[in-house]
Amino acid sequence: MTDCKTDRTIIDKTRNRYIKICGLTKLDQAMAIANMGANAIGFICVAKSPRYIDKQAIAAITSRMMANQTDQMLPDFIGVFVNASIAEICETVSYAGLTAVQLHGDESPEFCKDLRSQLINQDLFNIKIIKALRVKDDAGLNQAQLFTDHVDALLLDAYDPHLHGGTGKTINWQMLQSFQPKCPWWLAGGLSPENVAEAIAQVAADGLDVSSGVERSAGDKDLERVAQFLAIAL
Ligand SMILES: O=C(O)c1ccccc1N[C@@H]1O[C@H](COP(=O)(O)O)[C@@H](O)[C@H]1O
Repeated sequence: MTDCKTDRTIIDKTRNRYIKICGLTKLDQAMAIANMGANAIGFICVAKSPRYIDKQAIAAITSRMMANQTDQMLPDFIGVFVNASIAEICETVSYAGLTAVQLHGDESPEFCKDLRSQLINQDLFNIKIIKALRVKDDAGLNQAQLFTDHVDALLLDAYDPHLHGGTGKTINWQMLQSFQPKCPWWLAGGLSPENVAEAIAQVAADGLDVSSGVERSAGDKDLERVAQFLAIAL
């Protein structure tokens, strides 16, 4: 079990944008991406995903990174969950040394509030909560306001009728031009080295999250594409 009582900030205001590279499964790639300056690496804790990684394998990566790297180079370790129970999330956070959780299913604002209490009750302090919303229209955006008191950041992803995430689909960015929730928010969904400059030009997100746009196959990142993405986005 890893010590997860670290205090890394989810939004570093000294930097322009917070960048998360998601869907990591390999230690060497996680280390390389951290050294490139990514603020966070994400692990998909969703058994049905082709990018699934179990808590033992995550712990093997996070513990090696914590042992090897200076604090400055250490990214946030974010676990992505879809409709998992609070008990399962807390257990994975504790075991795998996660510093944040991304809720990518149908979790309610009350669930986020209860999760916060349970994390603290279990001495899992400073674990950030990010609520992902899959938006297709303005109604989806209005829903975002319900979460802002209970989360550290919102993440907007593209809607897909069959998949929860990692779809490579983009949101209609024009719809997001006046999106200004009361908490930080990150843009996700189909970002890539080819389109990230245009995304940045169109929306004022505090952070960016990319997965399939920088990989060779599910869970196997293309480090050249990651470097290209970071060179534009950071
Ligand atoms: O990547 C997955 O397989 C996944 C599965 C279940 C929930 C979320 C998932 N990924 C998240 O999807 C978005 C966007 O990914 P992409 O860049 O469009 O491929 C990202 O937040 C991932 O964390």
